[in-house]
Amino acid sequence: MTVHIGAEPGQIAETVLMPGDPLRAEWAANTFLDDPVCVNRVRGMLGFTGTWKGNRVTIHGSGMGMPSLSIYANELIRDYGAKTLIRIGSCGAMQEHVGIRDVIVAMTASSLSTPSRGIFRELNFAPCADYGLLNAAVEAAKGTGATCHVGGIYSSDVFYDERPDLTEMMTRHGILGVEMEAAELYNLAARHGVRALAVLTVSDHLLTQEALPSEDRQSSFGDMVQIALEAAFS
Ligand SMILES: O=P(O)(O)O[C@H]1O[C@H](CO)[C@@H](O)[C@H]1O
Ligand SMILES: O=c1cc[nH]c(=O)[nH]1
Repeated sequence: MTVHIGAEPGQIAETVLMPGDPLRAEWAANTFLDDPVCVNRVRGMLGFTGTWKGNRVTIHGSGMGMPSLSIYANELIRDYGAKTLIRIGSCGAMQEHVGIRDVIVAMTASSLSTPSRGIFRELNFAPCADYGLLNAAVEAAKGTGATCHVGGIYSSDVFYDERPDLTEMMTRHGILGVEMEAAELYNLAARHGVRALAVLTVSDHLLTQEALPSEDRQSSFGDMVQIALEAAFS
């Protein structure tokens, strides 16, 4: 047990899928895993371990924002031995050609700041996905009905942004979408020598103002879960 995760030693799998929403973790575990067991309830941050095609998998919430994800990812890697961490998140689209419910596989994640900034100091570290996972996710996406985009995303510290100039700048530079955790997940994976990827589903569109309801964000983004599972065990 750690400060934030109540699982016993051995109850967390080496492969962990991490949605921001703990209720998405519960939905995904009940929908995709065989024999899911709840292994964490501390602070309501639900985690479940089960099997997918015979492979052990944990699906554990990260909470919203990089400081929250950092707590869970650190404990999962350092205390429970997680080796592959795949974020399964929602995001806002920042390009006209990216639509609601499309899937984005994040090669890299720009940010204004991350919790690792104090460690990197003057270094402008470029967080990047594990190439093997990324390649496998792109292949897996071809077998789903999802339209899949691959490229850079933006990991923001805020959901309610007040910098339209920054959004415009990122759109002009090809950033596909905005979310709030991937950059720090990639930083931590690099630091600890483990594999990481973010597979995202577009829930909002920053250019058209379209937005899906919370129930859809919680319990309907199955393509990204399927892609993440296939990538993890390819
Ligand atoms: O749907 P999740 O995975 O939580 O991801 C996105 O949704 C939350 C904001 O609504 C942030 O965590 C953002 O990264
Ligand atoms: O962080 C997020 C997630 C979904 N949609 C957004 O606009 N931002």
